[in-house]
Amino acid sequence: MYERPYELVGAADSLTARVRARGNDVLRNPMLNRGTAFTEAEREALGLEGLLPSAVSSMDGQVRRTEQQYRGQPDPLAKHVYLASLRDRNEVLFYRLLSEHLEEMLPIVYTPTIGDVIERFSHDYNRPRGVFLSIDEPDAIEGALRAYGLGPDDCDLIVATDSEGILGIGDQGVGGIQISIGKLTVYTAAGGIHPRRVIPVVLDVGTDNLRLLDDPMYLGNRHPRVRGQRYDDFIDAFVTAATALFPNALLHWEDFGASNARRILERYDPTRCTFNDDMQGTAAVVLAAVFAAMRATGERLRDQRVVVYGAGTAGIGIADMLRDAMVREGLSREEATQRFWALGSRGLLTEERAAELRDFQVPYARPAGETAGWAGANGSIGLAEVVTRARPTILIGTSTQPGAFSEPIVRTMAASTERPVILPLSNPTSLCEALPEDLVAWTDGRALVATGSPFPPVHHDGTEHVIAQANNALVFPGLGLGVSVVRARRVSTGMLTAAAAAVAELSDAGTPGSALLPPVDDLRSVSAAVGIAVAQAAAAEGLAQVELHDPVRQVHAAMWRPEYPRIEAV
Ligand SMILES: NC(=O)C1=CN([C@@H]2O[C@H](COP(=O)(O)OP(=O)(O)OC[C@H]3O[C@@H](n4cnc5c(N)ncnc54)[C@H](O)[C@@H]3O)[C@@H](O)[C@H]2O)C=CC1
Ligand SMILES: CC(=O)C(=O)O
Ligand SMILES: [Mg+2]
Repeated sequence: MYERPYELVGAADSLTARVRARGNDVLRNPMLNRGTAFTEAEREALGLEGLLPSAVSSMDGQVRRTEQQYRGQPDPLAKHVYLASLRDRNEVLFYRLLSEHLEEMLPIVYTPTIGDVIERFSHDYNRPRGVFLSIDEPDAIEGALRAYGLGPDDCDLIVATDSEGILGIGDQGVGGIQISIGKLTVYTAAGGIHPRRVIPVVLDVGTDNLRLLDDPMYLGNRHPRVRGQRYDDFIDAFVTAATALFPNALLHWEDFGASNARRILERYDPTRCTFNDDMQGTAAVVLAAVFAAMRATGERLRDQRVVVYGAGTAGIGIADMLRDAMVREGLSREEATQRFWALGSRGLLTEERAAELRDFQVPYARPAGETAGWAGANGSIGLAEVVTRARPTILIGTSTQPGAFSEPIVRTMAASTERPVILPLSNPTSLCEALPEDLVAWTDGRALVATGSPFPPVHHDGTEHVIAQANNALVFPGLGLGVSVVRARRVSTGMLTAAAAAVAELSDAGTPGSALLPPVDDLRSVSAAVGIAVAQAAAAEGLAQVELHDPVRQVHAAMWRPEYPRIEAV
């Protein structure tokens, strides 16, 4: 029978590794290996004598050495490769280095650098990580998930993508495995989910990206995307196998195309513990930013006029959640819906265009007749016209169109709103709808700005404006943590709203120039707060399968910290 080289026992905050492996088998296992930090006693017990230089390092010493090696890398891609190979050698040290430098290194393991890593996947490929499921071999799904080596109680989280809408860079085929890996890295660094209790998955259904199909190095299925019944059956086979093998795992969907994202969520959400990060995680973060903006301006959400530029997965997910919050503030659903203007690639969504809209866009179509005379020469109603006519107080960008929030548009918005809330959320950085420094300058420092990828602070007229990163990374790690602590049966709207409220409470948007959201540096404490709020909401709704008697203690005790476990040679 296959014998695991080690077992981890005990609570997440006080683990012991029972190690069966010896010698090089220890050093080659990234979860066991601690390189020069093995003590003399451990070297003797594990048969490592002579396999390491004689000096014994502390973990701090190792962090200083790797930090130096990291900073010696010439560019973000090389830094990413350095960190990935460190993780392949010594996973605990990788997470320790990352946690100590989260603000500096998150852009390297996550957006924006992860976008380049995904695009270059087949060329830079060196070793596998995660599970690759092929639509051409649906019968292999269960075996592949089993082969990953986790037992039924060993998995808290699965992140799966079909890569059709990776960040804002579109269809990336098999390279999308790296977004699943990137998201899970953030779950561990921020949410304390143990790195061995997660599975990154790519659902390789083919690709419509001609650059990949024509590339001799491409490593994925070399055919167009399969759609229709075969696609649905494949997703269903995956969900069925994943649920049967890992009944406690939260199933996180990432970066699906707009036509599948919502459909898949609606199909499985009623019965499984699942959520779509782009729709729901993003919406919760935006709700938190908007709550913080309302605190700064002293206004109510129900009185805002919201333009959503980019009516896709993220954009309509955001509109839905803001609309629900307006309803909680007393508006009827119809009144709340009327406070939104949403635009897709062919302009404003209107009832006149109902036949060409996607089903999830239809509720936001502006009433027939209302927009007579708004259309430009090409027949569609563009952002400039909508901003002039609707006089929004909140402008959200999820369009992947860099520069779309142009100077005239922003100046028009700022002419009728004292504190315009402007959130260009598209990732990676190169696709952001506007640069924060321009937004602050064009509004003479009045705009409240948050972006999807990180930006440095902006100095204007003696005030430093800290630009919050409105990224779903402020929500999903804590959501996963809260769900795993109480083994929630489902992810409810109440749990997502609780997550947004927890994030909003941690921002200090009151003082001039301060950020709308807590800083990335604090991602771990933000995730703990979100985890507590989510666990409490799950318990209150009767969705918890583990009793929550001391939420703060239970959540903190569940968070893994990157420390070497005690070793017991067996
Ligand atoms: N900050 C964050 O946490 C998040 C940011 N995003 C970003 O939002 C962007 C969109 O992502 P998804 O919603 O998943 O993609 P999607 O493909 O579902 O939606 C994009 C939408 O933009 C629209 N669009 C394209 N060109 C346009 C134009 N010229 N004018 C108006 N609308 C246009 C498309 O019609 C589509 O409806 C990406 O850049 C992504 O990185 C997505 C999720 C989270
Ligand atoms: C952050 C994220 O999920 C996206 O840009 O798609
Ligand atoms: Mg995404």
